[in-house]
Amino acid sequence: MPNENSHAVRLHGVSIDFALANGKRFEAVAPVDLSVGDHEFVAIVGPTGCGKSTLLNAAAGLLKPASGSVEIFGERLSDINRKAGYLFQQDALMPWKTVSDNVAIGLEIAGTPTRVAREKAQEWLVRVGLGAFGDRFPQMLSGGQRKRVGLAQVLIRDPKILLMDEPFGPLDAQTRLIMGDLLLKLWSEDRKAVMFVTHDLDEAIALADRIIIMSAGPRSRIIGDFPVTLERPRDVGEIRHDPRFNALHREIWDALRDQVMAAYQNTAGAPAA
Ligand SMILES: Nc1ncnc2c1ncn2[C@@H]1O[C@H](COP(=O)(O)OP(=O)(O)OP(=O)(O)O)[C@@H](O)[C@H]1O
Repeated sequence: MPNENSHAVRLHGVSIDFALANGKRFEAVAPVDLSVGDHEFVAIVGPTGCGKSTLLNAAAGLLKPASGSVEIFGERLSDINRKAGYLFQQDALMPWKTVSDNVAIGLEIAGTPTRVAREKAQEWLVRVGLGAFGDRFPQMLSGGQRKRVGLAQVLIRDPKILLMDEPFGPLDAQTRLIMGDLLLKLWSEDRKAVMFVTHDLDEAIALADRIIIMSAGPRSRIIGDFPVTLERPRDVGEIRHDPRFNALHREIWDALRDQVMAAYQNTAGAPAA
């Protein structure tokens, strides 16, 4: 757990609700306290619709909490979180720009001269294993290659915090493992604070320092906070065979199972609001 002075992200009594078309409000997330330490990799796991993305959006400054506050490195967030880079399930590549231009654009918008931005983009493409792909267009890439470009696109701006929302969700199982290894390799270089949303418990254990479990919504709460003490560096495929991995998986799944069932029951019937 981070100490008081080293929080990258701190959600303090944050609740989030949404206006519905019928005039009522839907209380998605009940007041939640959550801290992510600087250099800490935290995975957020919970049943479908429990509010994982909502919480991430609050940390990104994209959603204003109904109550409570969001602090980023000790400062109250009142706008977009400019210290964070955001990687979604769907990539944000512009089809009319080359891969290299897609990676360089974040720096160019921030005022970096085009030549320097392009050089840095090429460096990042090499780091994500796509050094020879800079002149291609995104639609010429596989799903995994597009994810690599997405990672380069975010990391080139050197954010202090990474907010990742099921970033490898659409990929096949083998490519997910490879992307997990790549993410850990890049993360280990400077250990940015990470909030990583996933519904995949195996992925969460393999990647994270800590796993936060959310209850089924509405008014979702944090119901578990599990440290992952498996040593690093980790091999995302191999670590799953470690008996400690399996023991932790069982322990967390015991906390999660009922919530997963509750989530299906909640969405099967009448509206919750
Ligand atoms: N703009 C919105 N208006 C109304 N309700 C919303 C809105 N956005 C999200 N919700 C509701 O808030 C709850 C939490 O949604 P959220 O997308 O955060 O869940 P999640 O845990 O990320 O789900 P999943 O794992 O399925 O992606 C859901 O019940 C969803 O229907």
